Amino acid sequence: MANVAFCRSLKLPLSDNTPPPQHHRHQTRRTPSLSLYRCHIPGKASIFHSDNNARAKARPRLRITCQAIDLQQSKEGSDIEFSITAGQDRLLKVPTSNIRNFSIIAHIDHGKSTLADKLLQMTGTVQRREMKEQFLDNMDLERERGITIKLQAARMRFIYENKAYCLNLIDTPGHVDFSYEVSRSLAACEGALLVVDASQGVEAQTLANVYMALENNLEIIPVLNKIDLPGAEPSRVSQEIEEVVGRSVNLVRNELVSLMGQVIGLDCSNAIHCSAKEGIGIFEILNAIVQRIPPPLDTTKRPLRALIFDSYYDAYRGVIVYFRVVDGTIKKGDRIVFMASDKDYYADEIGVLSPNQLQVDELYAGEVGIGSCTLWGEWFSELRDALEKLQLNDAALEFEPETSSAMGLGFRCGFLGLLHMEIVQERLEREYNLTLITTAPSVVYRVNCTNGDTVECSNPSLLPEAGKRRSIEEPIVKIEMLTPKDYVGTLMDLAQKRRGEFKEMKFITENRASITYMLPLAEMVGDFFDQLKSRSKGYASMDYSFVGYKESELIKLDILINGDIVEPLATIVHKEKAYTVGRALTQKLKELIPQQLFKVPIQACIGAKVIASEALSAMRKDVLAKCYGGDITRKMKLLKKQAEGKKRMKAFGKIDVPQEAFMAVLKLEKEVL
Ligand SMILES: Nc1nc2c(ncn2[C@@H]2O[C@H](COP(=O)(O)OP(=O)(O)OP(=O)(O)O)[C@@H](O)[C@H]2O)c(=O)[nH]1
Repeated sequence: MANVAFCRSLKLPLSDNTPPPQHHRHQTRRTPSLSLYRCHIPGKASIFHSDNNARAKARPRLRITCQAIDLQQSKEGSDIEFSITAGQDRLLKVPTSNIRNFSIIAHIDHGKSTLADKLLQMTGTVQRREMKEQFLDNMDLERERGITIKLQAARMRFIYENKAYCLNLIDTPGHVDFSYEVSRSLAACEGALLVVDASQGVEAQTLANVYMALENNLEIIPVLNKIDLPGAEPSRVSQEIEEVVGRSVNLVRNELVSLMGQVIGLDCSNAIHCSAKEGIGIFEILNAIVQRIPPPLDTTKRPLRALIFDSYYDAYRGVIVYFRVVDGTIKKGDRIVFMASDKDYYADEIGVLSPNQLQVDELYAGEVGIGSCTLWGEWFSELRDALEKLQLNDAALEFEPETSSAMGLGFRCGFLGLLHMEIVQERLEREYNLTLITTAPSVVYRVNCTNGDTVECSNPSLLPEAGKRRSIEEPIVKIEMLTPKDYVGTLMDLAQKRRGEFKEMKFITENRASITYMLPLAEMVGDFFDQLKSRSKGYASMDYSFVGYKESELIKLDILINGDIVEPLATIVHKEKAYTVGRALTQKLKELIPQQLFKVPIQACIGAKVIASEALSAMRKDVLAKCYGGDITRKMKLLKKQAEGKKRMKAFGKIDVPQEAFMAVLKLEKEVL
């Protein structure tokens, strides 16, 4: 197989009598994702996409094994360039300097949607088998009439000089009736591709759209389309654009011209000649987008501001908005205010259009995305309503609203015990059709900060950083246990293990004792009562009262799953118990989290220090099953491929932490707590 060049994504068997071009070999070490490849198509070679199995069997062939490119237009003996992006790479975050937001503007039928299709194809955003003409025109009416009615957005990934760029494209309608769509989309961009039919030249909507783009201070890249047509005259049309656009804009902008003392026009000397239909000049357009359109300003640190440029109603998800984050960051679960209606909403979902909707956790300044929101009143009141109704029937239940950075909006509830908590959750889910997550019960700590402030902290995620806190005080209760004398020993052992401070023991009768301890409330809120009952075979009883706060050596124990901190699993524990709790918690989580296709590390950390670690082994498919005997190198190759796949999955994989895991801290071995 001397004439076969391989790389992980490119397989290039050539016809027997064609010598392999030397540069194929240079490609072999490239990573398949996020790479731009250039190769030469040898004479006689015909090109097939790997999706097309029947044709792919024919030799010679060029096979691309991941979604990427449009090769059909490439001619034998010509150079082609293509970028390869693996599916999930589309969601990788790039720095703001590598984001480009642009629109395509043109007169009707000058080829915007056809160009958008090609851009999606060339960047590997849409696979060939998913591709259909006018991909972004997804309304039936748009397809029937062959026109764009609604603006559409898509996020593409493009590799330029070995760096990944995120290109946000907004396709706009050309017809005059829908020009308000154009104005909205332009406000969300820094640049625009001005597509002009090279056979027809400047038309009314070309001018109207240019004005709008200039008003929005956009960088305009002129693109002369349809150069494949016999009547195409790109040079004449370039000149026409310069003259007509320059003249008209200056007429409209007299004031501006005199102010700036210069003529505003459009330089068409570097206009790109393209044929969207034939796929000519598409890479030049992509390169120009990166080179000529400025990136958005990096204002991630500022408070959130976003511009909504479109919206629609989804029967299942409610109102879906298209927006561009102008400043700050928007996260799923954020409370946001819509300035037009001055109403508060809860951000249910945040996503990107790639071009199908994909959910993400957050979007930063400069990014374009979609989101669905629920009116803060509606969402909040649904749970509140359910709790209020349940309270009618369960007077012991108490609740107050609370917000958590990790979980969003919720209620802090008071229960009688663990069983009561489970019952309330079950009832809310069954009777009111809600899906809820309950976190492990916690107490309110008092944190004395180095600047003299005292803050109350009910949630480990709200604990000030280690450097900012002087001391932590925890609530202490006086607990009185009444028990037959046979169980005195075991109950004292229980209290001792829960950091109890012995106060006194009295015999009320010959056989019955009363033991008093001072106990941190945090040690009692979990399963203390259950333990007391189980150790005394149900004979002991207890009562407690709050006595005050006491300084204690407490620290925050973080849990990392696959390298990410899972905020709701963080706990505040006593320093002496941190190692035991950390070890037990990681072991418990290992039992509770379902196996993934890749290895998942579960770690307990204090600050940056890992104090306990477990690993959830990967589910393994027997990739050697189909190998009957054969060379060992074949098996090694399959195993290596599997290991690489798992490594990739580990980098992108998201793990769903089941509800039981959030309660894991309560279910640790009784010796630990
Ligand atoms: N020959 C040739 N035809 C093209 C080219 N680009 C687009 N077309 C054709 O021009 C027609 C209009 O193309 P569209 O992409 O729908 O034009 P549009 O600007 O998006 O139209 P609206 O969305 O309605 O404004 C279609 O029939 C395309 O096949 C090209 O480069 N060469």
